Amino acid sequence: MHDDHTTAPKTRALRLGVAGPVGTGKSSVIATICRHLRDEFALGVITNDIYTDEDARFLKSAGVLPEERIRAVETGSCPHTAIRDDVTMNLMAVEDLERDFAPLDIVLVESGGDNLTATFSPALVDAQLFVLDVAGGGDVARKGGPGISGADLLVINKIDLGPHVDVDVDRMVADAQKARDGRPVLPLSRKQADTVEKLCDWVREMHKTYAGGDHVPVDPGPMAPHHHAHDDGHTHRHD
Ligand SMILES: Nc1nc2c(ncn2[C@@H]2O[C@H](COP(=O)(O)OP(=O)(O)OP(=O)(O)O)[C@@H](O)[C@H]2O)c(=O)[nH]1
Repeated sequence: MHDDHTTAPKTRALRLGVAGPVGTGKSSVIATICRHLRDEFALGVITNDIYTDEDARFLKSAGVLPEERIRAVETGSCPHTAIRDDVTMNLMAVEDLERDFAPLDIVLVESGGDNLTATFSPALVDAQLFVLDVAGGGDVARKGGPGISGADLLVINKIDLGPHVDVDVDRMVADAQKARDGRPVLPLSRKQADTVEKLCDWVREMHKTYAGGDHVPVDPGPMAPHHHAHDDGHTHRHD
């Protein structure tokens, strides 16, 4: 038996968020999904950067989708503000993209690189991936936080680099699984085709569940209280 709001087949695109710390490979994960699934699904991408459209330019230059299907939101503020606290800019960008290229199957929304506390609001995305990488250290998965413990999929990226940074990938994956109460963990390297195929299978399955009206969005939870220091010396807090 389903909740009323999940029984109807979905007519708009699945909105899939990709969040995680700076440089873990969010753009690369999106590029990989686009390259492998663009013939199966009608795709669009929204990127979030603080001051630039760098991520959108990277994806456009990689040629993973027609350029006009990749749009940048320049948040001008902490990235998590625009994906969690006030999602208006992003929501408008997603809706514009869906209208201009209707019907889209999946819109990928890339968060600006932030820290371990940034997750998407369920008001913006239907499901979300959180991306860590082995180069950030094997102990990061143990540190927890809403993205690590509550995202629909936790990706441990760049596993090809494990031996070069002295990280035991199996141990890191086991630590992540412990933090996630049975939610899936995917070790990934864009250089290892079997891992890429598992990522694509997860996206396919999520789209199928969503389109059938059976997906229940989960909020990974609010971020922990923290503060930011700015160049001009002032700080601000998020509680
Ligand atoms: N060895 C290896 N490098 C990777 C892999 N995936 C991504 N990278 C590299 O990691 C670096 C960062 O990747 P991006 O995709 O730009 O990371 P990001 O999280 O989007 O970065 P920000 O948007 O700046 O937060 C790039 O130099 C990529 O080439 C991988 O599977 N293996």
